Amino acid sequence: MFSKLQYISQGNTVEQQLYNIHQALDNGCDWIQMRFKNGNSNELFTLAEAVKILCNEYLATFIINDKVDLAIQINADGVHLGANDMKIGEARNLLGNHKIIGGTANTFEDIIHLSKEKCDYIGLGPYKFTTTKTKLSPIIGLEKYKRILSKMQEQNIQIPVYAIGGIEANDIDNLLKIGIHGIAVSKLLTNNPFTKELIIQLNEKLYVNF
Ligand SMILES: Cc1ncc(COP(=O)(O)OP(=O)(O)O)c(N)n1
Ligand SMILES: Cc1nc(C(=O)O)sc1CCOP(=O)(O)O
Ligand SMILES: [Mg+2]
Repeated sequence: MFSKLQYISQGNTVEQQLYNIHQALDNGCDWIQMRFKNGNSNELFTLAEAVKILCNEYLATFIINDKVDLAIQINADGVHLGANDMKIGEARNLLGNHKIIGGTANTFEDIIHLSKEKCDYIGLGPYKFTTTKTKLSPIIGLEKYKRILSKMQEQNIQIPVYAIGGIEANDIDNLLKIGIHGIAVSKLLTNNPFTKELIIQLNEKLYVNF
């Protein structure tokens, strides 16, 4: 079963990225998505090498946003791909069946497409407004999440869905009630002075029935 809490890294420099990722790992997060949108290829490689070592030490899952070639080079656990990235089928041919490929959805039609592409999990967002991602798709909100998740159930689509986009601790109970598998967060865990306590609180909520 995939971890229910995914930290999507932030930081404008390799140093900031590495610090934020190390903080998340050291405070109990066990799934890292390296997302370094303004890093050049050398910086991305340097960061990915260091994060791979850290994630091995912390026994954490390590996926890379967008960059399939880098994920192969570093032997990461997988990638996350959106509509403007490499097609999931092509990435699967390159990565094989034992790597994680996550896809992005904003509508139920996106979910149908991703289920045909056989991705391993879905990031459904944005749940709420967020400044972390510049080109946001239309905000979905709880009611539309509910409709999408119930349509998935009706059509027996069983891919784990992660809520993403402005997620906070007090969103979790409602999201779990409608069938979300987990959450993917960025700002919530970046530069938070109480990261350890917060991750304990998030995991207590996320794993409430386990
Ligand atoms: C878990 C998760 N869900 C959605 C996204 C967004 O991916 P994408 O649409 O490719 O946008 P960028 O992150 O590349 O700006 C994600 N990264 N992770
Ligand atoms: C990377 C990303 N993708 C989104 C989508 O809606 O596809 S929202 C988002 C940013 C999530 O960061 P925060 O937890 O700080 O809002
Ligand atoms: Mg992307």
